[in-house]
Amino acid sequence: MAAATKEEKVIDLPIEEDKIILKSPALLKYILETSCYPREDKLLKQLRQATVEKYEWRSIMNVPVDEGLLISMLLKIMNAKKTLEIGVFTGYSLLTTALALPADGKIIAVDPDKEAYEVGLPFIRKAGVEHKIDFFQSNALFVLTELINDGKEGSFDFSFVDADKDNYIKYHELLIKLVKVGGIMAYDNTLWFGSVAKPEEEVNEYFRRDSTHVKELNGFLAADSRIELVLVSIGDGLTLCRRLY
Ligand SMILES: C[S@@+](CC[C@H](N)C(=O)[O-])C[C@H]1O[C@@H](n2cnc3c(N)ncnc32)[C@H](O)[C@@H]1O
Repeated sequence: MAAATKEEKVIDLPIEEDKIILKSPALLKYILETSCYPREDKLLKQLRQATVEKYEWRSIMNVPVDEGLLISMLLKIMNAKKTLEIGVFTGYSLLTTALALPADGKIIAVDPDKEAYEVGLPFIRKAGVEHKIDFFQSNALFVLTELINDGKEGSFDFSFVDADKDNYIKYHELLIKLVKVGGIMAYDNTLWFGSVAKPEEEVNEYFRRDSTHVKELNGFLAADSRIELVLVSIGDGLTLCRRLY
């Protein structure tokens, strides 16, 4: 397997170190360079680099490489075919999903920010997976409600939410109807840069509001008997919920 190039190290590491919850830079570097970068799809790598070039520090919003690899493997283990993507940005997790689904797989992807989606679109096209994606430039609460009104309950295998934290509980109430029994609802950033474990007054002001929302979500999900769940300490925290009934 090829080692990560010098150029990748320069672009990747500052971004990944900020985002990933694992606080040992040496161990993180080891994981990324030994296992993740050599296995990252080349178009995903190009999408991530294009995102860094356009959005600089805001490129931190792309899911990190190790989390992308986990999502990809999970989708394949599940034989997922129909998924929902809430919060697209430039589409790192979207392209990850599109690459993992079979040729007739379908993704409903929602984000009000079409400009960011268009940054990733050339890489989605190059990968030959655009036909799997229906992009809605919209608010996800609206699109999910419409899907329910259109009778699409229980028809999705997987959903990935990486968007406005104050609406995650509302998304959950809609997704638990749309995702089939046995399917997975995944919520990103459930450790919110580690802030969830700090007393409120120690949380940086920038993170404080959403830290409260994420803590509410974590408590809500833990008490929800309709799901089985695991909070995976990868990236910024990824909670996987399996619908039980
Ligand atoms: C962290 S980024 C998503 C990153 C993406 N998953 C990736 O891996 O590249 C969050 C995105 O959520 C979008 N967003 C915010 N509010 C939203 C809403 N109400 N409905 C859908 N998307 C929303 C933002 O526009 C932003 O692009």
